[in-house]
Amino acid sequence: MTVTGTGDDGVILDDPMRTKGTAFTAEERAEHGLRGLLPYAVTTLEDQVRRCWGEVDRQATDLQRYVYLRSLQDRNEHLFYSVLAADVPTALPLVYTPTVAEGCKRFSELWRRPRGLYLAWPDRDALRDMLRNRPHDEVDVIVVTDGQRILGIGDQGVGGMGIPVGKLSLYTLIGGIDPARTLPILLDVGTDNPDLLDDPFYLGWRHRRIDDEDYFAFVEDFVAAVEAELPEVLLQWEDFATPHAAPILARYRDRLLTFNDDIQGTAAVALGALQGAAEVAGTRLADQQVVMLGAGSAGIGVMEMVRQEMVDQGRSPDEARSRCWVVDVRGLLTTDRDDLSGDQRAFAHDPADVADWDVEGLPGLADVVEHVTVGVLLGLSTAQGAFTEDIVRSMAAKVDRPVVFPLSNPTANAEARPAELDSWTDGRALIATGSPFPPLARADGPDVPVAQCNNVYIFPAVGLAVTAAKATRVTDAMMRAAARALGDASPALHDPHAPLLPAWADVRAVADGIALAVARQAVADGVAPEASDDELRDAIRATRWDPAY
Ligand SMILES: NC(=O)C1=CN([C@@H]2O[C@H](COP(=O)(O)OP(=O)(O)OC[C@H]3O[C@@H](n4cnc5c(N)ncnc54)[C@H](OP(=O)(O)O)[C@@H]3O)[C@@H](O)[C@H]2O)C=CC1
Ligand SMILES: CC(=O)C(=O)O
Ligand SMILES: [Mg+2]
Repeated sequence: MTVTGTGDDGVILDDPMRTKGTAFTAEERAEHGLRGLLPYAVTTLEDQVRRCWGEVDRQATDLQRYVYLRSLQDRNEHLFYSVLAADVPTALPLVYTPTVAEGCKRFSELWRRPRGLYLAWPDRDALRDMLRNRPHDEVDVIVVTDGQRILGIGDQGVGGMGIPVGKLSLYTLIGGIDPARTLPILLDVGTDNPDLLDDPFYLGWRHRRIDDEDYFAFVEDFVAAVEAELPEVLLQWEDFATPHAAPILARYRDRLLTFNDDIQGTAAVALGALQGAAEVAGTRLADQQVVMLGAGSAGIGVMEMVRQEMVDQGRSPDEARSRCWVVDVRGLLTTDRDDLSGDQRAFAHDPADVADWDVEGLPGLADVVEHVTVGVLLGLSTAQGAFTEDIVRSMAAKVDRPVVFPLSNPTANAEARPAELDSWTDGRALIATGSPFPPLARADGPDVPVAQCNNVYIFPAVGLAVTAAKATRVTDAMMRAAARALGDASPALHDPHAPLLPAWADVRAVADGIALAVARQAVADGVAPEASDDELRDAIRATRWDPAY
């Protein structure tokens, strides 16, 4: 039933951006024709937040908590963000990884209300008309996915929409982007997930994914429609499969304000965490041998930024490359392989480098760790438990402070669990994970939180920066500036026992610092209008949306 009240503004109760629910004052109730439509008591936002957290706590499972919070978001956006802000560390795993993965898998079953835009291939002639149907005219940030590589759980088809919705809620919570100026988009080009194709409740276009020629033409039409309708918007590509992710980024990065979060955001957060780790380990990144398990777009994106950092620290490009080792499902990337993309080939080793290793076929991760003094081991492979006890002990036998980041999401896909890494290395490992894990227990002191090395430290701040600075492009230097600013905020720089990345409670202040660094770089790169630091700070402050009524 639609509540219409008697005043000219009576529908306000149903408008998630304007409603205050029971917090409407007596005067507001009279003004908006709401008298009698609400119970008599007038509550405060703080009362409502406490009541909602009570509801969250009473739910039996995290998936139910996710469903409750998503419903709250659709009902009252100010209250939703006030609830999240009241306890960011507890809220984050409920609206983001790992719970959002379950929300994506069960998207059709859990469907309640529409949010964002669903642009399906059969409607390809009407892309611009559909964009015009967006709920709010002005948009600062779009997050778009085609649902093909959702976290580490593969093709979720239309269910992938959970990710743009979740990411954009963090743009607001952390980056302060007005929720009415965000737009989640799902490009529905079919699904190759047989369970979804067989699911009678599946809400997407029930069809196999279209072929690449049609796919790239569809993406081009989508980008052209965005350019025509929203020429200044930030367009974030999220969770595209590796064969599409890098080509799309290459095609559009110099044409509009855009970036790929999995490639560039992940690289920036990893480099930021590595800055803290280098400080504690007392070694420069450029002096390390760095191994990446996983040669997808995320892994290669991280290694590209690692390589660039080594060059900035004084290594020649060839020296830097020789210190990077990338292993995929077949084994080490080597130049004699014929199954590598150009981006992967940039990290391939000459087979001569490993000729004396006495290994049958391609060396695997264990072989690399056995033959190389690995200082940094990173995982973006989706391979649960791939950092085995033997591998980690072998690495830790050769370095004082092994840096081990199992970064795959959600939790079940992590290459190792922090407690195991901690025990196998007698507490020497410097650890960061992609999804949240419990803190490490210490016999002689308080528990130590595990840093969550997730691109959520980066994308909201980048969105805040480009919106405030009116940037027209996202340059590599801007992403490097984000990484450095995050690294500079690492608690480990001041306390070797502290986590490598800032606490969630501080994440909004950290985002302001990252946003300033990124905005400054945008000005320096000539992709944003001239502005002083003070002007940029003012613009960042002015851009931040406040969830108070
Ligand atoms: N922490 C964070 O912020 C982020 C984490 N991620 C996570 O990174 C993971 C990967 O993402 P993405 O790069 O896009 O995905 P892809 O699926 O494209 O890449 C996975 C890579 O890992 C390789 N791989 C798979 N299984 C194994 C195995 N058993 N041993 C060795 N290598 C293996 C694959 O090889 P092959 O192609 O030959 O099968 C491929 O190179 C996901 O879990 C995602 O959630 C992503 C972005 C951000
Ligand atoms: C965090 C993220 O973007 C991913 O796992 O894909
Ligand atoms: Mg992602």
